[in-house]
Amino acid sequence: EELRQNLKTPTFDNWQWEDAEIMVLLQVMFTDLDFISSFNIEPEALQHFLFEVYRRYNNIPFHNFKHCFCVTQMMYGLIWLTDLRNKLEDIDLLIMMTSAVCHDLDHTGYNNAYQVDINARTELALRYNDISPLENHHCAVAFQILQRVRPPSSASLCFQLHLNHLGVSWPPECILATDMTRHNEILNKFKSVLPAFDFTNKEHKDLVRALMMILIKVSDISNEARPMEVAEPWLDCLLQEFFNQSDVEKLEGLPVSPFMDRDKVNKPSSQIGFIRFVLLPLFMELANLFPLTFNDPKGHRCKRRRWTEALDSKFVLISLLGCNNISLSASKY
Ligand SMILES: Nc1nc2c(ncn2[C@@H]2O[C@@H]3COP(=O)(O)O[C@H]3[C@H]2O)c(=O)[nH]1
Ligand SMILES: [Zn+2]
Repeated sequence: EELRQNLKTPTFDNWQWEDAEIMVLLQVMFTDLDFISSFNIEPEALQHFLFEVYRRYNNIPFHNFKHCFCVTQMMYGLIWLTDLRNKLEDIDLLIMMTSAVCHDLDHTGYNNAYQVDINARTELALRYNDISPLENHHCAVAFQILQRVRPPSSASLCFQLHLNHLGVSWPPECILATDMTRHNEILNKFKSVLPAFDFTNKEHKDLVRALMMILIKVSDISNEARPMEVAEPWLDCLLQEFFNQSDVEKLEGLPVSPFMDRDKVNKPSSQIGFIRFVLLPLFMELANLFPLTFNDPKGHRCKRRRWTEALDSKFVLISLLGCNNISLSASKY
């Protein structure tokens, strides 16, 4: 029971769990949101689906099955934190959770900038005409999996049938929204619909879609909103994947993104701008919609200057998520 409750909070520590256990935790989340009963999904079908998802994440430093879990778990935490069960329809929650699970399927560890025509010209970039090649591929793999997942008895519907039946365009919208080149477009759309937001108005489908996109984006880049001991190893994984890519780019004579170059990047330089200018503005917009508690972070200033701003932002983030019980060891930096 304690674990069940813990799973609903953004402080959850993924590093304590093996992949097989993570699969069970994913199942618990889907079950505790009542998807099994609301959509008449057989537990075996869910299990089968999650196993296929697990098989289609690659063994790479960052965009792996554990990242898929963290994004899904943050989405799950946000659903509870913002009481979305009483605000959105079950089908919207199912779409959000399924999108989170599928959002980086078969990621190869090389970002879109590497894939596209002016750089490595990969098969994915050719297939998708340079338009969000990775995210389009994650969607395509998600569809393959969903088509193959058949419940043992034909009596209950599988996910895809449900989603088609309900006329929902899934999964493209939420998964495609995770392409960071669309960050400003999606954030601005959300800002523009915010004043008109009304959860009680069921006609407001496009507003809900804008919110769903923001929620998956927040979840996708939320590692730094987690406790230090969870967030730090994730940063190591991310940098390892960045450095792998830039090493290959150097070998192939391709342009190298400065933020991936092991000769130019260090941890503070990588995080300060990201937290301040990408992560925090996204969370702040969400806080405009939900009455998340906000504590003044000033009392926690850390001594070393380079990290001060990043850590202030981090305290704001953690306050927003209500994780004030975390003791951040700023002195480590
Ligand atoms: N610098 C930095 N970038 C991040 C962090 N978390 C996510 N990102 C970036 O945000 C991107 C989100 O989409 P991707 O998964 O393609 O790749 C991710 C990373 O490039 C982080 O903690 N620090
Ligand atoms: Zn991701």
